[in-house]
Amino acid sequence: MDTTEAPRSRARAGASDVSYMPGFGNDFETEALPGALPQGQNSPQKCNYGLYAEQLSGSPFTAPRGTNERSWLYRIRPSVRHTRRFSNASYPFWKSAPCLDDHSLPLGQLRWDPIPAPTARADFLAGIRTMTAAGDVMTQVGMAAHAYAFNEDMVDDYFFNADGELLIVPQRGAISVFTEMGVIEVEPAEICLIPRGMMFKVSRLGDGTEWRGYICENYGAKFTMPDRGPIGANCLANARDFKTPVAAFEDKEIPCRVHVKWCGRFFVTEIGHSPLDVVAWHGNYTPFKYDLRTFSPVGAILFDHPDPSIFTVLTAPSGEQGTANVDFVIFPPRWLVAEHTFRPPWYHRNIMSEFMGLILGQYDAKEKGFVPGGMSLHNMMLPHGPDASGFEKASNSELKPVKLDHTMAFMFETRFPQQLTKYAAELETLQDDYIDCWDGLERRFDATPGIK
Ligand SMILES: O=C(O)Cc1cc(O)ccc1O
Ligand SMILES: [Fe+2]
Repeated sequence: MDTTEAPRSRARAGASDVSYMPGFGNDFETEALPGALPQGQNSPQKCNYGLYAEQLSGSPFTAPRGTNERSWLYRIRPSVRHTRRFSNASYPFWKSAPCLDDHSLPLGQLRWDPIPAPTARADFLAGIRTMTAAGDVMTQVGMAAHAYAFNEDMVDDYFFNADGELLIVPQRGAISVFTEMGVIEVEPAEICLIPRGMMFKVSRLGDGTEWRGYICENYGAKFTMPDRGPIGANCLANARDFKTPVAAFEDKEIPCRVHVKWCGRFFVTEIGHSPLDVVAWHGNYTPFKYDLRTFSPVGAILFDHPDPSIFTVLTAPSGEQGTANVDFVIFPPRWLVAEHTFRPPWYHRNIMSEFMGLILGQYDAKEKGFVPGGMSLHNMMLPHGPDASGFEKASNSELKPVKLDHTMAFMFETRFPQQLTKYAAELETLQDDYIDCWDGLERRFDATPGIK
């Protein structure tokens, strides 16, 4: 790839010269200049092109083979030249757990319309608004759910998050994420994952006035593909549909800023060049993208509504088996065919805490009120389920095969209670009347035998 200012203009023109390597957790190798990647060893006495060799570790050196992740980067300058003396910086709307924000909103099931568009110029970093945070960033446990809305490219500003990986879920507007390991273009209904510690910048693709979406910041063990158990070797998310970028770099010697989030605090440092200067790399600690439309759902083909865990795209384990630090679950287009069944989600209370967003269309349990770009929070043990009109419709509809089409909702589901930020609690788009959606669920009980 060209080494100067070109990536942004080329990406915005939509002429995708970005390319990817398929697979999940593979040991990849890629070089943007021929011969830049050392062969047969990681650390030659001198690297080709005068590059520096550097290891980026995503797991402890001694992690078991299945969870051991590291990559070797061959770059114009080592990373120690990309972080000069830090100054304190402030991103007051990006919060970390434990979130002890002072607000007076009582406990409850909550739903929001999309966050307002920025009123001034804001890049991706400035456009992040934390809605909830769970666990503790200091002990690498839990997560935060953010919404973002921005209208400006990061050009000479770069960022890395030492606090966790970022799962970015665009809802409006495609974005280009230029990482140390290459360029990823992501549109709504696709996601991308930026590993902990990896430098990147985000720019806009296409036309529009506002680019927005959601982010799950995972403080814990990395997202991985869930085991499929009795489903077997295929369906759900398939490894080949995860795409890792080929090497691409910037070679620019102008003032740039590197912003850092570290243990919940922000810092910035000024440097004289781009930190995205990796000419070649190999390894298995990588960013990737995934198209949610390639998820092959498996569901009830005779009766009853299964648990939504069958729609898990990625799971970030906690130490306890089957108890995720956070699951990323989607509700994709699918056929509903179950016989003699109430087909939408059942009424339930859950030890896990559910943050939901809607990328497009409608969600079957809430046909009204949950709008694309909106969010809902059903926290630990708080009852929820279909609204009154959804219940009525699903209880009386003819049970022929029905395709739920043009829809894509998702959930960040964590074992930890999600604490609201002051921003989320006081947000003007909070729906005061959300709880009323269940008001019409009247007593239907009749002690005489028979189905009513
Ligand atoms: O609450 C929700 O809408 C998410 C959800 C969906 C489902 O099909 C089953 C359980 C569940 O929490
Ligand atoms: Fe739920």
